[in-house]
Amino acid sequence: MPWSLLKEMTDDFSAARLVGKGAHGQVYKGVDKDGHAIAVKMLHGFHFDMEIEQMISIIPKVHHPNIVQLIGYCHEIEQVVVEYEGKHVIAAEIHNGLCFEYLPNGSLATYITPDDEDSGLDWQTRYRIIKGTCDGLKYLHEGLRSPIIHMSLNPSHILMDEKMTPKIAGFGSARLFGVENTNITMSPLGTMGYMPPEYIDKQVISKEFDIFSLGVIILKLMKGQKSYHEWDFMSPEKFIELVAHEKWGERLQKTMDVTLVEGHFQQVKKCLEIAVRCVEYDRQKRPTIGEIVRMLNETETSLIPQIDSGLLLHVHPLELTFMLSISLEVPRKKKAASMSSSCSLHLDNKGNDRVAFLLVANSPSRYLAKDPLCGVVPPRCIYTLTLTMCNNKQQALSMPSIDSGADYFTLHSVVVGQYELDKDTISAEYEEFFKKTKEKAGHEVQEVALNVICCQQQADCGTSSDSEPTGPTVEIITKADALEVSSMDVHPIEPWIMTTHRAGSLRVWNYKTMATLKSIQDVTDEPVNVAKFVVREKWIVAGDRNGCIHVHNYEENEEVESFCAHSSCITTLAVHPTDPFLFSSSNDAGHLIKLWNWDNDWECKEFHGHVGTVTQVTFNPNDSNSFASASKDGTVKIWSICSDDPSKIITLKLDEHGLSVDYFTRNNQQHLIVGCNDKTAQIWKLETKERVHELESHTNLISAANLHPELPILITGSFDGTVRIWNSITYKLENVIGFHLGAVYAFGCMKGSRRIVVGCHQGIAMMDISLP
Ligand SMILES: Nc1ncnc2c1ncn2[C@@H]1O[C@H](COP(=O)(O)OP(=O)(O)OP(=O)(O)O)[C@@H](O)[C@H]1O
Repeated sequence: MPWSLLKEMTDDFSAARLVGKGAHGQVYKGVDKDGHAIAVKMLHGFHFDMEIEQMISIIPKVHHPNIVQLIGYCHEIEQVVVEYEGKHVIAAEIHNGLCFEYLPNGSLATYITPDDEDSGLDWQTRYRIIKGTCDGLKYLHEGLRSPIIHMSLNPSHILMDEKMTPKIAGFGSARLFGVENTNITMSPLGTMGYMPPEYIDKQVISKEFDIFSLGVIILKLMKGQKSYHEWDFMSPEKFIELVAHEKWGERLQKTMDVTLVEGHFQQVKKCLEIAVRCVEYDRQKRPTIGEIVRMLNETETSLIPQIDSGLLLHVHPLELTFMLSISLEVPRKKKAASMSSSCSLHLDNKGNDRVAFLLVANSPSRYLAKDPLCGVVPPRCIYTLTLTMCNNKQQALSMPSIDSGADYFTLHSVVVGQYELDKDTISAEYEEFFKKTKEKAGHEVQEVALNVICCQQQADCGTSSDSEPTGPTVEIITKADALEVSSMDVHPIEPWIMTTHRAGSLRVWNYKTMATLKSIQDVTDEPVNVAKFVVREKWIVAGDRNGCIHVHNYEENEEVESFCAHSSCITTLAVHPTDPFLFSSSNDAGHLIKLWNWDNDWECKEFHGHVGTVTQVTFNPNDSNSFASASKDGTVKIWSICSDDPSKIITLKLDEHGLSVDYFTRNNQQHLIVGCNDKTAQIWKLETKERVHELESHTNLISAANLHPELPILITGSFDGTVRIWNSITYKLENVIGFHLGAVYAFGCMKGSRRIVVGCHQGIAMMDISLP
């Protein structure tokens, strides 16, 4: 970045813009013409070599919501006239600077007080900080081809954004680790108090260095600066009991609902247990960051409030609030513009029976799905329905700001047997069933009226109950270019979603503003079937109906490459997480998987073995040399990228068409989830190559099955029009989400958030999923 630009953005490095000082330089807040803030760290003297080189070599490869993003750097030599021994001479002034995303809430060090008095951060915020820091560290240790050891984790290197999301900074001492896992250094690194004993004694560097530092940070965050090291003077059990009870027991009782205290108390204890294990003297006894994140995720699943009542379905909310006035066609800038005219309704079945429901609107024509909405809520499961009001401008304008009472839904519910209404949600069948059941004696059909409230402004909607959460936000997009999604990819850094559609179109759009950024014409003239982002190259790769691959640079807006890869429609594309490899497969008779090495002039390697269409290729997150492919030939195959030996290919026989596949870890063991055409998702344990479980509940084929990247849940999407959420540890079905947009074809998870995007027959839905 030019020095002149940084000067302009920081008001010539004015004192008012100074936000912090480190050993190597000062940090200023810079603001660009559009009002976006960045942090500019100007380095003293000749620190370029040391810190900038380190940053430039490591940080641009790192993209994670819990890692501070480097935006650019400046290295300029300016000729200035200075006075020297009474003469004017020309001298060189060196300007070295690093530019980062700006984090307005300072570093974690500010929030750690000596005694950690009661007025400090509440438990939920502390937990979010612990979890976010662990997620960031997991990415550094386990999410990259060459792991990064931070070497200087401490509270002043954890910065907070406006929502108190922690972001790891301070990579000046970080090390890239290759094959070896341990190293010895001669140069002093780290921060006193956060360095592990093996480093102090023998300068040993390993991932356990960071784990030790993490343990100290968690201890300080939970116990305060002054007495956190008490762990060293007593048994771990005693320390955990002492801190959990004395420090947190009463505090949790004072600050949260009684139904939530026990779950959070267990979470406090687990965090203390993790911290104490992290600071073990023997580094081999410390947990890995993967284990830590898994333990934390498990505490989140146990936070289920236990409430009871006699109703078949607990309905929330009892008033359906729709916000009108926004046209999704218009690019939207302001926050208020993110309102949509959809509303989520949660039907919670706390019992052990299947409960059928039928939701009837008194003015059906106002809603997207004109038929009554219906389905079956499985036992101990929540069904989330998305209701979408037609986004009709005239209608919105003719409405008063709050319109209550005139419009309502009636929810009918009844217990059904194992095999009753076990098909797709066909409303005519449900209407008939409810009619007959009402006539029969002894069958209780419960009815609840749900009023509709329409608002034009968020401020108008003050009528919903404050005691209940408002539920996840849902946006439904039903424009002509959002129909019949054939594939979907979510950009991991930018707020972009790319969809391809059955009509052969492609669209990249910003899901925050809804603006279309690219369409098919930017990439190719041919109809496409599937497309992916290659983030590190700033590319879009698209596979067309004729078997060609088109590579487009989305930043330069130019074609990079276009070549014929297969002889018929490309069915799947996959981008290797670290190597310059693109995988493709097609409908052609050979059913080959081809690997294209773009660093080697798109050299091709072929993988033979499938005898039916390959539907998906997925890389093993724990072994970048291995990948799995699902096929309509009834198998999933696991391949080694390097090996040509056919005997090394592992074949799992599904007995059904494999339509999608993903890896996940359960109890430290790798598994695969495979979406099949027989309405089930099969779970395979990799070590024993056994089918260990089947997720059964969908009423049509499973088109997509994935592990959520942030939560311990598995997600399945089906032609039955629903997405289902399963606990990845217990396999319990937690939530059914019905969008009523027809068959679900594809979905994507947004990294660093709980949002999912679902591509359906009649449009696209975006929603935040929450752990029940
Ligand atoms: N990206 C940022 N956004 C907002 N404030 C920041 C940012 N980076 C740093 N700061 C502020 O500046 C202070 C100093 O940051 P700096 O990176 O220089 O610290 P340091 O790592 O201790 O320094 P050094 O690496 O030079 O020893 C931080 O504690 C924080 O308050």
